[in-house]
Amino acid sequence: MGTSGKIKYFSVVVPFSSDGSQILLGRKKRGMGEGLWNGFGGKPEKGETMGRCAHRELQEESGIDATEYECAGILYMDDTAGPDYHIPVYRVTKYTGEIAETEEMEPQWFGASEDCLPYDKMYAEAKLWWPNMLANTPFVAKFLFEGERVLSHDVQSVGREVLGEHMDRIDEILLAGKA
Ligand SMILES: Nc1[nH]c(=O)nc2c1ncn2[C@H]1C[C@H](O)[C@@H](COP(=O)(O)OP(=O)(O)OP(=O)(O)O)O1
Repeated sequence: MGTSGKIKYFSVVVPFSSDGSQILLGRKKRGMGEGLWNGFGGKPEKGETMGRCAHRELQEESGIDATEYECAGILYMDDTAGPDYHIPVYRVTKYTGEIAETEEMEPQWFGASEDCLPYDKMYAEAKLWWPNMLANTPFVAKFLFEGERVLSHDVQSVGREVLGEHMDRIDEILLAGKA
């Protein structure tokens, strides 16, 4: 854990097209990560599980309603100075509604393959976990940062059961109001 001792929780949510050949990303229009392409997402509200947070944030930022989605992996980001981030990443395989640009995000479909992703305009560590995301291999990724620089990383492919245990721990913290 970084020296600040604070952990911040966020969701990141990535819709896939029905044949799995495309992914929907958003270009952040304001605030944290402005100008970068990423999944949709944000902070959980009081009393909300991560799954509910993922569903709500996707709706607020892209206009669509996820009807089938699951956790695909978790990003544990430790910063040597600032707060740490614990970020579950969700894969949406079915949704209803129309995709819309919002105040927060400009949405765009990209091919679901490594050479189609705009890595040069994504978070620095994106290229380290997206291969797992694209291969639908659950993962637990740990990164040590110094500001924006990745000092070290460890991306492990894990079973769904292990990922579920990580998610249960996070939901327990959120529901206990300890986040
Ligand atoms: N290093 C990182 N790598 C990554 O892949 N996603 C990151 C990241 N750091 C932050 N994010 C994501 C998590 C979340 O989806 C988004 C930041 O969320 P927002 O600023 O949209 O939060 P909120 O919508 O809760 O905030 P407000 O609406 O400003 O209250 O950026």
